[in-house]
Amino acid sequence: MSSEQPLFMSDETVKSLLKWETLIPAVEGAMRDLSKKDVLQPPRLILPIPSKNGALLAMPAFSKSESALGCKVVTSFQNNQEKGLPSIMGTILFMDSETGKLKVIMEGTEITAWRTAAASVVATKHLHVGEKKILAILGAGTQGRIHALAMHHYFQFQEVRIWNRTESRAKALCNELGSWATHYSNKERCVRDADVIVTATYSPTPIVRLSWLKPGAHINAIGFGVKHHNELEDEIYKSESTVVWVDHMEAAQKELAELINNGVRMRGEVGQAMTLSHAQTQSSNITVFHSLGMAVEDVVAAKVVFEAHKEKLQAATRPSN
Ligand SMILES: NC(=O)C1=CN([C@@H]2O[C@H](COP(=O)(O)OP(=O)(O)OC[C@H]3O[C@@H](n4cnc5c(N)ncnc54)[C@H](O)[C@@H]3O)[C@@H](O)[C@H]2O)C=CC1
Ligand SMILES: O=C([O-])C1=[NH+]CCC1
Repeated sequence: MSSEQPLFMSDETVKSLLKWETLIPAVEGAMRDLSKKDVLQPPRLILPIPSKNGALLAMPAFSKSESALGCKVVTSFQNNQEKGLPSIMGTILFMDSETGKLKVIMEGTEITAWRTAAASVVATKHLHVGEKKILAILGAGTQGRIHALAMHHYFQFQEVRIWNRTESRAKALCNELGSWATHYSNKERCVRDADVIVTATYSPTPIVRLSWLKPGAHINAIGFGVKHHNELEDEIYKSESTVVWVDHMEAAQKELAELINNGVRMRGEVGQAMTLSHAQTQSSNITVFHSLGMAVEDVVAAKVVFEAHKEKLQAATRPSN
């Protein structure tokens, strides 16, 4: 019987091993595999904790092609900011997919941030047809920050605009990012003319209006507050020119049930969109990627990190000649 102990990887270590160059293709593969039914992933279990303004989510997945098996447990506590803690904190259990034996206990707060932004990059790549000059980000928290980095890295936007409810946080983020990011004090001005928009807040009421959107704009809607669809006004969903995509249809039927019951049609999964050529999408359509977040993204990201860790160890023990 193997007595090997599971490895523990802290967020600091995980962060040092995460790279967009390896993560984005891994997340793209996971989204494609899910839509090809090559992934086992039940809708996640969500335990709301209303008295704490929080929730706990249990998210298992198995990717056949990657032989990656694991489960993330993640919490979302909206009041953590005032306590100096991240709002979203996760832990990933990564198992041997042949035996089920636990191999790694990985802190999953960094992975959650990075893989969510990577999924938005993938969605933007496959759903947005036009040029990518102006990016508008609403929300300057963990997700706002990581989306700015991922999107700027991948698409090299000419202009990155950031708005936050508390203006000083948007300013501070732009100061950290450098001259390529500009803070906006008015969210309408931030969104108008933007080619791509990211909403990453806990706002319980709409922060984007249809009349602000230019034809062909693409929105990555990330926020998961009381519901998964607070951030966009109803008119955006009701408009005939809007096409809504999700990461996982089965999960959307549960988590976006209110929208679906109100007649909003989910066009499909981003993984399905990958097989459509852009010619099949009207360039004047507004596209929305409703990002729920998927366990398979976490599990393949954990595999990427674990492989990078093993490679680093091997390189350190390789004799130099
Ligand atoms: N789709 C996915 O896979 C994931 C979604 N999320 C969601 O993304 C959102 C942002 O998460 P983090 O950046 O980690 O949180 P954070 O706490 O770091 O940032 C939250 C942001 O929301 C803003 N905010 C809070 N209440 C607001 C209101 N009433 N109106 C306008 N802005 C408001 C804050 O100013 C802050 O900028 C959350 O809703 C979270 O649940 C987070 C991780 C994964
Ligand atoms: O997928 C995820 O990890 C989350 N989605 C919403 C909050 C955390």
